[in-house]
Amino acid sequence: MPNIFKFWSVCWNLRDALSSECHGLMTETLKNALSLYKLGGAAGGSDFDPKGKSDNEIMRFCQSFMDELYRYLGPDQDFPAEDIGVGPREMGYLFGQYRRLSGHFQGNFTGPKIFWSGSSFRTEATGYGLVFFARLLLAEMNKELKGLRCVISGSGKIAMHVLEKLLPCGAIPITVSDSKGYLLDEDGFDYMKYSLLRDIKAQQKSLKEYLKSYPHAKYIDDAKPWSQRCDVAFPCASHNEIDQGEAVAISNSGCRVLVECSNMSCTVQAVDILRKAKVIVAPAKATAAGGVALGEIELNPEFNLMQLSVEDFENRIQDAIKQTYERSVKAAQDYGIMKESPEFLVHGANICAFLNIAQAMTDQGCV
Ligand SMILES: NC(=O)c1ccc[n+]([C@@H]2O[C@H](COP(=O)([O-])OP(=O)(O)OC[C@H]3O[C@@H](n4cnc5c(N)ncnc54)[C@H](O)[C@@H]3O)[C@@H](O)[C@H]2O)c1
Repeated sequence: MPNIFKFWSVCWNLRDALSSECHGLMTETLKNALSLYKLGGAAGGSDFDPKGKSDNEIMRFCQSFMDELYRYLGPDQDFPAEDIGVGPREMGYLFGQYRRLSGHFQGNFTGPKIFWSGSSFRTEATGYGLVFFARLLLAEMNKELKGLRCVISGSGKIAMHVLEKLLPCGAIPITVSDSKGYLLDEDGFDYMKYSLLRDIKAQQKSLKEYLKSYPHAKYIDDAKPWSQRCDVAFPCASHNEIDQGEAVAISNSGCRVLVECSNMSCTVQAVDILRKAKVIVAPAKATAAGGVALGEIELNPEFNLMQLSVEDFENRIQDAIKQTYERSVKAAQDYGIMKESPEFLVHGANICAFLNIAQAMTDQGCV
């Protein structure tokens, strides 16, 4: 049951949060309410564009941001997490300034390195969870990821961990993208290629660098990957990245399952087109439960994160994903929406989360 007095500032977009803040806030609230945990929801960010900024400029921006935000953080208050444009480096600067201003080490920050707060598994949690979710959904259809062509958008924290986790499942990820276009490798990425992509991203180079080592691949400028033939799509770049035209392209690509990660990846019109084309949409508020689960683990003062192995983390995330999936399915069925409907997860997740919030508010005398 969500505790409405505790909020989780998860959607911390240094780039485009302001344009989507209301949607982001609502999505975070519903996402957390759908989980098993007592987190509320909050979203925040700024229109600061980190592109081309020096490390010092980014540090100073984070410090200024925290000058205002620190009042709302601390034990039993909001706790911020990584999101688009915000990774371990930014979380480190934010945490340092919070500590300087508050004069203590208490409070929770997700993402920072394990030696000073948070969990070292933070950046993996959401991306791995998406793949676990896809696996569950496909199992219901008597399918497995093995051999399926997967199209991924984005090449940031989430996209790269989705790609990484698809490999041991035997899936064939064929694209990643950035704001300038997308990279297509028809043979699929393998561990070697994944490692190269990680190096390219770590050095902040263009995805086109990949073509120097694998000239058979293509980089398509000013385009998104949705027209590529695929079985499963993983939008992991930005909100509303799939509009009507792109939904039509996905429907024609052979795609049967779309697993959202970016909050509200699809516009309302796009969801309608995908429904008519019988593409099953798994909404981000359900699929991103891995990050929520890790947040709850990080919040627990009794929890000694250093004693958890990677397997322990993965098991907990798989468990959270399974429960979120089952709660969504049950809510959909309770309201007469059967699994055969391509939108059963969209409706089930919304119904379940909404009822949880309504119940908590009623119980606590807030309405
Ligand atoms: N990080 C998390 O814990 C988390 C949790 C839940 C949801 N999300 C959502 O997942 C998405 C990706 O988050 P992230 O943490 O990987 O961010 P990130 O900043 O690490 O990566 C974002 C990626 O999107 C690409 N991108 C940005 N704008 C684009 C555009 N207009 N067109 C195409 N590509 C574009 C960037 O090149 C980059 O590869 C975001 O929508 C975020 O809100 C993130």
